[in-house]
Amino acid sequence: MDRLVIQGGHKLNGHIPISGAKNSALKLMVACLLTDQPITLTNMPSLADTRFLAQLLETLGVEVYWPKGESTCHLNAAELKSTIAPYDQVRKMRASFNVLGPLIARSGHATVSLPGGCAIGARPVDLHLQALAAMGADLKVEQGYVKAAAIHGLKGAHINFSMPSVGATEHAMLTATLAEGVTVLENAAREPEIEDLAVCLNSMGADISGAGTSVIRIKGVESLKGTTHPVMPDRIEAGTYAIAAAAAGGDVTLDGCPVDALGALIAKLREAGVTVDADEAAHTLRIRRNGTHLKAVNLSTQPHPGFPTDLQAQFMALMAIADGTSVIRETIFENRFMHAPELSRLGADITVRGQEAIVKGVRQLTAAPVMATDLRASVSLVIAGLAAEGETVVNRIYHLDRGFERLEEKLTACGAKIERRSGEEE
Ligand SMILES: CC(=O)N[C@H]1[C@@H](OP(=O)(O)OP(=O)(O)OC[C@H]2O[C@@H](n3ccc(=O)[nH]c3=O)[C@H](O)[C@@H]2O)O[C@H](CO)[C@@H](O)[C@@H]1O
Ligand SMILES: C=C(OP(=O)(O)O)C(=O)O
Repeated sequence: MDRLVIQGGHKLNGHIPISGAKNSALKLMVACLLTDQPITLTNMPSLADTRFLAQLLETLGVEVYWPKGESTCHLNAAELKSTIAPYDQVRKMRASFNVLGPLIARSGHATVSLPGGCAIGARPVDLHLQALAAMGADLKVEQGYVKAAAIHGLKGAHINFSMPSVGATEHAMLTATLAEGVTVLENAAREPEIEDLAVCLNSMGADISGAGTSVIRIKGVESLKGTTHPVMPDRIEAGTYAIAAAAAGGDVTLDGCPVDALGALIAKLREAGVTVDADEAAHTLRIRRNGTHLKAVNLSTQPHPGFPTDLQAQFMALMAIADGTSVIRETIFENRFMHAPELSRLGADITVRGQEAIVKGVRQLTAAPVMATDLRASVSLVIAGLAAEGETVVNRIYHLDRGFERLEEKLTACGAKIERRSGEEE
């Protein structure tokens, strides 16, 4: 099993290019099921998750041409050969469940395993199923699979989500593009990846307005056509490197950065005493901290445009070395503090009380062996390791490979001492 070995205490200086967004790429890939014409996605991040979804699409009959090392992926769902998404290919990743609606829209029926993903809470799919049922799908959950059919076709519907869900909003939007009539999604999630998906679907001939706001209107069309679409840059990857630079100190510029999608993080970094120069037009974010102490700040995760839950673990690592006490509240997922005990191994002083973590900043973290538990938790340990004194070993980094493209290479180029090793855990 691979692990990362980090010699802490080196400042980061230089440029980091931001890759395409995992959470956008996955839903864009699913969109290929809605048309029998080829889709080309550029700026594709080559990650365990995107490669794994490509395999599921191949199982369904999609022709995938995406050579290793290339950032352009060609998907052609001219003919589907299966409408069954098996457990082994859905359990590892949340986004793969979103094939259900498009398969029903395309073939009239589908059988899809209930999904997995990061173990950060119960993560039910009731909102996904309610939306598909409202559009006329007949759904049964049996032996861990959702069996669905729409013998009279899918019909547009008025759907008022009880809470904003990124996955359910995207799933309903994908499905509604081919439903008969108009679908209105109220209390829709407003994450930038939803807008990216709508732009792609509209370029395929869909009629979607309001994506990025809490009311989305989709007028169903007869069929969709092929397109070429660039995956938006990854705001979570960018935010992670911004926090890493703040924690380790130095002067780092993120290139190709989705600055406008990072408002909540930028505000918190500035509040913490980090110098941030944001250039929306040039798509760059420069992060500087040389000698100045970090100040403790409180935060609460919120749906977009609030502070993203996917950056909470990383920000906790930063607050672990700030002056004062920070209260971090997680409001999206009920079990997303698994990094707290691991950060404590590095000398952080963190007490978790229900949905709150109370982080008392310490002067210096000290190296230790730690274990990655989920994707963003893993990278929070890397950030802490960069700031800690001595050699930190992060075990079980397969989680990291789900969401960070060339992490060691990007950090090493800025002066970090970080190396991947294979073999026994330490
Ligand atoms: C692949 C992908 O894009 N993953 C992201 C997506 O996950 P995902 O789409 O799974 O997250 P959601 O926005 O759906 O989840 C938000 C909340 O709604 C709840 N919920 C969701 C669906 C449902 O049917 N019923 C229900 O109760 C969830 O348990 C959670 O408490 O958005 C999350 C919130 O920004 C991010 O952390 C994930 O990185
Ligand atoms: C939680 C995440 O992914 P998933 O929804 O696939 O578990 C994530 O990207 O941080």
